[in-house]
Amino acid sequence: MSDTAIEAIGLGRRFGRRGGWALRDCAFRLPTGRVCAVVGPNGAGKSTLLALTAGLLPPTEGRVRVLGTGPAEARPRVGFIAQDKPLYPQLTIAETLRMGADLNPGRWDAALAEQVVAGGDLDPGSRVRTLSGGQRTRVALALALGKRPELLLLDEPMADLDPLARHELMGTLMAEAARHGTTIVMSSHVVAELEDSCDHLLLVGGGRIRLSGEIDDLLAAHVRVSGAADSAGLDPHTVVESRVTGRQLTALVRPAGPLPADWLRSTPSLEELVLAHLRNPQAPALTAATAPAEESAA
Ligand SMILES: Nc1ncnc2c1ncn2[C@@H]1O[C@H](COP(=O)(O)OP(=O)(O)OP(=O)(O)O)[C@@H](O)[C@H]1O
Repeated sequence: MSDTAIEAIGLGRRFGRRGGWALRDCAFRLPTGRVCAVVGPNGAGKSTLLALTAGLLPPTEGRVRVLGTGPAEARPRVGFIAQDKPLYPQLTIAETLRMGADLNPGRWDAALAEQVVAGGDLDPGSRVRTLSGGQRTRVALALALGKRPELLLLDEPMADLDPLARHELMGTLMAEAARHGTTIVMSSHVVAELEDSCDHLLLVGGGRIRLSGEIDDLLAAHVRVSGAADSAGLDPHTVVESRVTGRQLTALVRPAGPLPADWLRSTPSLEELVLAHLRNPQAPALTAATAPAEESAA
């Protein structure tokens, strides 16, 4: 069995001959068993990356390997919930789950799927078209989890859930990840919500991978510093963001060696790290596919 859930090599996708690149030159590796956050601004390429991984879109260039094989071959072992949570509106919830069982013979976990639905106090006889957006998300998650996937790809799964449902379903996802070693990849705009549950990060910006790797490693590679603006230059270090207020300089850097001894330093939070990279799209990328010495300004 492969220990790599997703590996992208020079992966790119453009829409239409004259269209721009939605995603370009992506290289990263996600080991199995991780809970990975995919973050980035609107239009960054997150949904495109998830759809390529799910095998719903062919790449224009490069390739993506999923669970050691191609996306199409991996599909029976992958659960995918697209941003618009497509379901059959005319089916009842019970019929939807029966369809899940029929489509996944030998894999289907009826108890888990029913438990996810029951958590929302939903009547299994209700038609999908009568459900609210959040209730539909719950049914989509029941369908995806019931499949007992090895890899679960979720495009903004929590966006229309109320805080209680969000908390409960995030708990269910984490329990599944812990119990079965399921790899979970989820995109979100709410970084603070991912900080406690995710251990891996993919930051997508302008169709490129800006950061990828274990969150602990990415945080450890960055330092927030402050000191006298004229005390020493930031020159040897990779500067993600810097600001001078009066005579005080604050910056988020990836140190390339010792920092001035009189500078205050602290480890940034995940949200600070992500926001600093989003505010400064020209900051050099740092990905698990590139050693620190090979950092690219791409
Ligand atoms: N079917 C399509 N046809 C043409 N362009 C597309 C299509 N799908 C996506 N794009 C373009 O590709 C780029 C990336 O879109 P994508 O949906 O992957 O971004 P995203 O990061 O998921 O955005 P959001 O956070 O708003 O959901 C955007 O510029 C978008 O306009």
